[in-house]
Amino acid sequence: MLDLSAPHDQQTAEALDRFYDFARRLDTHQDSISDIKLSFYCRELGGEFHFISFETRKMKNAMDLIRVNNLHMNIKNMGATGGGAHKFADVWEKELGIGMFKQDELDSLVAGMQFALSTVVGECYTFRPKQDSTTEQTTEKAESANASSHTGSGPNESEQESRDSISYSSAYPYMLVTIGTGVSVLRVDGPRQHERVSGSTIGGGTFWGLMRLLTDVESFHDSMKLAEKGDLSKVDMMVGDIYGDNSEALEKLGLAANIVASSFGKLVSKDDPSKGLTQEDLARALLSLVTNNIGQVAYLNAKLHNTPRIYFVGSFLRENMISQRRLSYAIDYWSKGEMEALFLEHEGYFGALGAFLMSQNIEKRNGGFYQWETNP
Ligand SMILES: Nc1ncnc2c1ncn2[C@@H]1O[C@H](COP(=O)(O)OP(=O)(O)O)[C@@H](O)[C@H]1O
Ligand SMILES: CC(C)(COP(=O)(O)O)[C@@H](O)C(=O)NCCC(=O)O
Repeated sequence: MLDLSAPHDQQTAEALDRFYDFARRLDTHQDSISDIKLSFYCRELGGEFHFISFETRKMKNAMDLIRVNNLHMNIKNMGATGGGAHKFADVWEKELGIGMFKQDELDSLVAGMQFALSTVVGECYTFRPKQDSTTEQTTEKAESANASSHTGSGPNESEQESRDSISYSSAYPYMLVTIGTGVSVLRVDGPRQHERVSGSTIGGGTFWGLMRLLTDVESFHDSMKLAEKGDLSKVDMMVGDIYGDNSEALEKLGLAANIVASSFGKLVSKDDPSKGLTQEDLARALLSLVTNNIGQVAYLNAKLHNTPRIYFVGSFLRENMISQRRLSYAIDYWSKGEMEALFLEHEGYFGALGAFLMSQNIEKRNGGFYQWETNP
């Protein structure tokens, strides 16, 4: 078994000092996000994991930051995955002297996710209908109220859900939906058995790209803050806008008046489509459009592959309670309670985590972690 708790040589100790010094100051760096609350210690590996992210478009700034803080010293190779592991391999080698051990994107994703699920207590959570006012909630009371309002076809405030940590179930198969720039849908059949069965071009990049076009927000975090305050019924055509209050016809159609009939459809019928709209409303409607589409792709694939559990991961879900709650509600609603949407604390980091583990040949066997002798 890998023993990182063994005494370090001086070079390693100095490299660690540099890293911790850097990590302490990182909060103040505008181009990166240091997810301090996601750090965890792995007893079996004898070391701590820390998570820092940069947008790909800021790669040059990331490399400069690594160089000026001397973080690249003593690092010859690094596990890497995704398109960037191919696109940026040469420049990393040239500028930082670090070689990329390229790992397959989906293998890394599944390996990282399974490692976190079996190592980090409280990694997985779901949303359940709130039982009564005394029901213990783990977190997000405030988000719950915000995320539930104005959703059109989602839960409303009187139907609040509670966010509950749940223990990891190792039952296969399950669906894994990763929402990064685009969306990939995987069917996972075992620890090393998975297949990409579907995908969608309408993903986190669609939301973030259109937000940059339609509003003046400068960060994804600010997009979420805007969306929380928006009213999508000013942008989306609701079923009731088309049918009026004809409850008999709606009953026959099987749709409620307050659900969305067409995302952004209300703008067609206005002389000036932008009149009376705020950036908040646009943010909310855009978030709903992308989320609903992903939910449908996920649900239909889960139905096709007969997998009652759907794990949703990827950075699009970061601090994004609106989409998480909406996906939970939609999967439960469409499947009539037969399927469950599950979420993970380290949602955006599984590819990176898995690439590290795979590049070090670290694998879980018989309840412990092992590092195999040779690197690939
Ligand atoms: N701080 C952030 N900056 C930019 N995008 C973010 C941020 N946090 C979350 N996102 C969302 O995450 C998406 C990228 O997800 P990620 O999992 O990093 O994708 P990829 O696998 O393509 O690198 C963005 O398109 C955006 O919707
Ligand atoms: C090409 C990708 C696997 C890249 O992954 P990402 O960087 O988006 O996480 C992903 O964007 C994707 O699956 N897009 C959808 C392609 C499609 O199914 O049509």
